Amino acid sequence: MRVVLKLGTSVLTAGTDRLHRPRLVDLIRGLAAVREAGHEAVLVSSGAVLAGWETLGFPPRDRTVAEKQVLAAVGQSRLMHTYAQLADLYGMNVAQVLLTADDFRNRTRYLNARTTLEGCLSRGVLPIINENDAVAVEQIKVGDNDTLSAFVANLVEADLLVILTDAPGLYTADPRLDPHATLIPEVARVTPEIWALAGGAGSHRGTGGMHTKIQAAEIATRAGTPVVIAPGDAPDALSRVVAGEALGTRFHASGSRLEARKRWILAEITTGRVHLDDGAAQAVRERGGSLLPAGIHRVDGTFGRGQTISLLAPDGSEVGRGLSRYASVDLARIAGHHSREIEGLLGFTYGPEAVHRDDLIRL
Ligand SMILES: Nc1ncnc2c1ncn2[C@@H]1O[C@H](COP(=O)(O)OP(=O)(O)O)[C@@H](O)[C@H]1O
Ligand SMILES: N[C@@H](CCC(=O)OP(=O)(O)O)C(=O)O
Repeated sequence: MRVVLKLGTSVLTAGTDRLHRPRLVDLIRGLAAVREAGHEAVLVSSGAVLAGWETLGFPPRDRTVAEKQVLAAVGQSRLMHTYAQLADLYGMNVAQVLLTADDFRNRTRYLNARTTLEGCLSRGVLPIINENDAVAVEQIKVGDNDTLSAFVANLVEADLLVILTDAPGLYTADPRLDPHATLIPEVARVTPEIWALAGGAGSHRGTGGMHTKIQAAEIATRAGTPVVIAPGDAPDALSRVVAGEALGTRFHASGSRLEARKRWILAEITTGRVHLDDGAAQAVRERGGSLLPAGIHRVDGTFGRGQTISLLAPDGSEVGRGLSRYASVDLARIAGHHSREIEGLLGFTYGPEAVHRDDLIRL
């Protein structure tokens, strides 16, 4: 399984004012155990602002945006330093990937982020993601790491998103305020009734409370990824959730991953068209196979890397649509050539396919 784990500030501090090292050791050990069991893991971690506060001593409350950005800039490197040291104990290498909303909106950046994350996973490196708080202002922010973790789950097409927090799961009301609140173990679909359960902004250090977690659950489950909100202080929480144990609240996937991908590909109307030879048109139409540059004999229109293009058979009929791995100028230069010539022709390569089969839909 490919698992995205989101750790909120509330989990990293374990109820204190600082990064709680023993808690971090437990969490990293949990990640190592899940990887040992053969799963892939991506970590989305908050805690930069908190770590900045720990270092510089000025609390984030009532600070200006610029001051919070300083806290995040200082704290992010501290946070990564701590993670790198702990991961080292378990023989893991870590990578830092800082993202903002633009990285999900802009296709080129989206694809580049995806390529980097896939590259990390294929090399056994643990990617640790946070919002790029130091440069992102409100308008271009995702804004909270629950939502960010759902975007990341979609980006890497995760099989499971686990959000660990300081509550035992989703309750019928905020358990801090209502002693009679009870745990909801399963959510088949995020309905208005579920939305109504989210209280206010959560703990004094966290962002968003249950509201953003429900939002994350809705985004991820619609795209085919189940989500579990579980208590960060439960022993071996991650391994237990990954093993399917009923811990916290499980949100079932409501959509399919394929449908989500199709929507993404079809959502963009472009003028980019490539004309295929008979063999390539047949490969796409009949097998949904990748399109190699060798099968393209003409490129029409201007498009960037990662944009949707139409694939046309020699008779002009549209056989498919997909995301181009190359910009139109580059694709025109490698059209008709064998993939091993790409690097010689362009001086770089984004891989042997013009459109990878994972990014292609047949029409
Ligand atoms: N229905 C609910 N069920 C559980 N927790 C809730 C609910 N409504 C609000 N909360 C609050 O959300 C908090 C978790 O959010 P937050 O403090 O932002 O955590 P994190 O730092 O992990 O993102 C809980 O401590 C709890 O007080
Ligand atoms: N990006 C910020 C955290 C934002 C956030 O969503 O926090 P939390 O609700 O604790 O997961 C940071 O690293 O401080």
